[in-house]
Amino acid sequence: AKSKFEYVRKFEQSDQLLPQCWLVVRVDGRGFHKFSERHEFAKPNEPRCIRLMTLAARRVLMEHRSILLAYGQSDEYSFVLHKDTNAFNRRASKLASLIGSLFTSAFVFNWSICFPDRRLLYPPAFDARAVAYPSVRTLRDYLSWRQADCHINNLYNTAFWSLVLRGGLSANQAQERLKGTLAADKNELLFSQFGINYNNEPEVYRKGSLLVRASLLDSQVDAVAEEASVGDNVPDVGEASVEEVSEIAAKVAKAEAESASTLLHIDIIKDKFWTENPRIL
Ligand SMILES: Nc1nc2c(ncn2[C@@H]2O[C@H](COP(=O)(O)OP(=O)(O)OP(=O)(O)O)[C@@H](O)[C@H]2O)c(=O)[nH]1
Ligand SMILES: [Mg+2]
Ligand SMILES: [Mg+2]
Repeated sequence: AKSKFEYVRKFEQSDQLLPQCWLVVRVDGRGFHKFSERHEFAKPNEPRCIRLMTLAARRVLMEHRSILLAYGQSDEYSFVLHKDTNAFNRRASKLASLIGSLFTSAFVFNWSICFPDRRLLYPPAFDARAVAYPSVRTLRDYLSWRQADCHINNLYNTAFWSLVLRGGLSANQAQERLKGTLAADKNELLFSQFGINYNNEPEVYRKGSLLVRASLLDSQVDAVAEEASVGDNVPDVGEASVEEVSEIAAKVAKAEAESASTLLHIDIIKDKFWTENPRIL
């Protein structure tokens, strides 16, 4: 009887991503403009949200070992998988939906750690897409594109919110003031009007966040101290015996070593980081 219906399987289309290409899954918060307003995020940058995004991304790296690195800024994170990975048969829908849903659930799961005094007002969602890049050059251009986006938006937002919050301008006036300005103009405006040297703004805001599998790093990097999130490698030991518990502990230690990721706020557009760490790509 079952076989009579099984032909419907043929309606499913293959969405296997091309072989020998670097795979990137990017998640992006749905309607985070509104989400940030409703949850009263600091402007232009909410450090607690950045921390939460990074906790969620670390959870994804822990779960999916074929991910080499992840780059995050604003309400997005990009996860890079090795070009030779066979994870989930390289199926785009599997990769995007698993990474997207794990990221989302980890974001919600860890909300109260990062926002202990702020209730989550409604369930957030993140879209996710999987894209194949055929060469190291195109992959690096992809990552450069996201970091350039971080830089441009952060410079604009820093200038915009300085004009509004400190300069007393309305949102419309601030927008008008910044219309047609170049990066150099915004730097100059920040310095002359607000005494802000943009280059001294925190790197986490200017450069975004890079999580790299620690075992792939060669250069001595200024890693940012890491924090654990709820449920990280914490097994349910229940009624386990002493032997069983120590066996579990050993497994956890091994899992932790393998999944360790290093958090960096650095330039990934220039060659320096990549040539100093040739084993990543
Ligand atoms: N105040 C504040 N807002 C933030 C922060 N991070 C992200 N946002 C908001 O999130 C938005 C993210 O941009 P987008 O992803 O392009 O826009 P979106 O509103 O999420 O819309 P879709 O992604 O198209 O669903 C920004 O425009 C900001 O409004 C933050 O740290 N502080
Ligand atoms: Mg968004
Ligand atoms: Mg976005």
